[in-house]
Amino acid sequence: MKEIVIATNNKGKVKEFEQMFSALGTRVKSLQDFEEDIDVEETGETFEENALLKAETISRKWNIPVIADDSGIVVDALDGRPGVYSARYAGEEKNDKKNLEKVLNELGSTSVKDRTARFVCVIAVAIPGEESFTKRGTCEGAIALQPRGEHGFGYDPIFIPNGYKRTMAELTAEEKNSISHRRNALKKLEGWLREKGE
Ligand SMILES: O=c1nc[nH]c2c1ncn2[C@H]1C[C@H](O)[C@@H](COP(=O)(O)OP(=O)(O)OP(=O)(O)O)O1
Ligand SMILES: [Mg+2]
Repeated sequence: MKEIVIATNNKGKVKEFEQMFSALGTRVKSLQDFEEDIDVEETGETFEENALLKAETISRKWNIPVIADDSGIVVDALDGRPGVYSARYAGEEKNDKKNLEKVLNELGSTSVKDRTARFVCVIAVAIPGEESFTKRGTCEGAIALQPRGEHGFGYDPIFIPNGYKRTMAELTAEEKNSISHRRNALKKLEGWLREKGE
């Protein structure tokens, strides 16, 4: 596939998809590349519902194939929060720094062994005239005691992937893209992408 539209306004996601899709020879377009200001309301209760909502809304609107990513961080000691509410955890203004500080505050002095968490990414595919579907990828890890690192976006500064001492924000883009929830969801799409060919 030469080009794919991703129904997202998140520049961090776009950058990662660009990097991962470039290896497949596919150019990426996002909602930022279109004149119109579009923000699909995420009224679903699961990553799957919200990913489908975003992909299908844009696919129907322009009658083109679209993928969407709904993702977030699930913290065991917080009963799975922030989960699907990750982007607006500290308020509707969607502030990454406030969001991760809220998680750190809620965890307080919870010991390292009880700070297990995972990133979840669900990618939805919507194609005119075809049944939509989703693929889910995860990345297991733990919440750091303090934010560290400048790379990536969102909750990366407080997430330590299993097998690493560094936070996700201290990894290079290549390192993150080789282990991330987004990579793991995209891997499950590779068969479909190949099938779609040129
Ligand atoms: O790799 C990641 N590294 C760090 N944080 C991440 C990651 N992946 C998702 N996240 C966080 C960011 C945001 O707080 C939420 C996604 O929310 P989500 O609604 O899917 O995205 P969004 O509103 O930013 O953009 P959009 O809906 O237009 O795709 O999870
Ligand atoms: Mg969103």
